[in-house]
Amino acid sequence: MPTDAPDVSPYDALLLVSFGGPEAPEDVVPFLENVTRGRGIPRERLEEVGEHYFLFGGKSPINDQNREFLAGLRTDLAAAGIDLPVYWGNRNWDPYLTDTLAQMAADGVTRAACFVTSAYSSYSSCRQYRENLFDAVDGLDGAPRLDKLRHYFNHPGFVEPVVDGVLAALADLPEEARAGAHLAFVTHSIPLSMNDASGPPEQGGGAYVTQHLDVAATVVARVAEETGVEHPHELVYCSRSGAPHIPWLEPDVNDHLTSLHEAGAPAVVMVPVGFVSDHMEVIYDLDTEALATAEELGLPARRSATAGTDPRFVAAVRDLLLERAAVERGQEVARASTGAIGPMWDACPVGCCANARADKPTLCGA
Ligand SMILES: CC1=C(CCC(=O)O)c2cc3nc(cc4[nH]c(cc5[nH]c(cc1n2)c(C)c5CCC(=O)O)c(CCC(=O)O)c4C)C(CCC(=O)O)=C3C
Ligand SMILES: [Fe+2]
Repeated sequence: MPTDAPDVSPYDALLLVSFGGPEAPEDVVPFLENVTRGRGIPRERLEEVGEHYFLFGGKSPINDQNREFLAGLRTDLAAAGIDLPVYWGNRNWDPYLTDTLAQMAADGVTRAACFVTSAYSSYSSCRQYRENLFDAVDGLDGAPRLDKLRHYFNHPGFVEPVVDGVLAALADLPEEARAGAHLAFVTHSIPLSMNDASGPPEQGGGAYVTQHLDVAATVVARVAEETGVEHPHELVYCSRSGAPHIPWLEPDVNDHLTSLHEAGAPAVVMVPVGFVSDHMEVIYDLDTEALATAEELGLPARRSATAGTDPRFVAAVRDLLLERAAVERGQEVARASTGAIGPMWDACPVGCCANARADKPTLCGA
């Protein structure tokens, strides 16, 4: 190994932490049961979501996307002279985090940095993963110590591929509709109560929405730098679930398309900024359902690319790993970030993204 190889100590492994998805029709129901255990999702909603998976042969794209991301990570680390094993574990499907952690312990891993495929603060997108990490090491002999890498929604390696995706989608619109096109930033809806509880309690909550708005503003400004046009933009939501009487974040992307059309907007680009790759929500809720809505309305619409396996996004993981390794060695570090919020914390503050319904033990907190 070259002597100038970056120092990753104290880490001896990297762990990719993700959601998981079914890979065959017979996986769909057990997967949905894993996801919704104890979450109070109505039967009809589950049947409906099951149909989304069956429409794609019972296979979610998410696992293959993680396999590609892992391959990209291994190539990136090797090219930087970093010799570090990379593991992968999911919350809801094979390879399960519990099995991966057992393997890591068996391999003698002592301390791993964890990269979660979810960029924002909320119970579902952050704290629940911290509970999953706790559960995966609970009672495991020789379990490695785990550190979750900081939130990266405002890391340039995540934002720049999104900017390029928007530029490409705009360029693909009919020329006469381009300059007036709206940018509809889309993310997963969550219950209002979950948004209210997201982020550190002393910051008053609402971090999930605040963080998305910050990224949206950055992308709009970067697009304006490139094109000279500051496009009107909004933050809208997809994939609402739960019982109908419980309020979730709105507007729904389909309702938003209708409003835009009624208001005379010439075109729209849907920017799936809440998703790191083309998950089922993106290929069904946006590419299948919302694009059909736009078509019915006669509203020219495109869906821009997710960060996916863009080399800049892959390299951001290395950047976050080296940054955190230096922090853990007690060194000063430069922390890359865009927008108004600034670089996020390393360890989630006490009570961050608390779940009002259950107080479960977590890892990676202050
Ligand atoms: C904020 C958020 C993200 C983004 C952050 C992140 O990326 O992690 C996300 C990602 C994902 N959600 C996914 C799938 C599902 N989410 C569900 C249910 C829910 N999601 C919620 C929130 C989020 N979910 C919530 C509040 C629920 C209600 C139940 C509960 O309170 O926990 C259900 C049950 C059916 C339904 O209710 O819709 C399914 C099947 C997949 C896999 C997709 C694939 O297969 O490609 C991914 C990446
Ligand atoms: Fe979800």
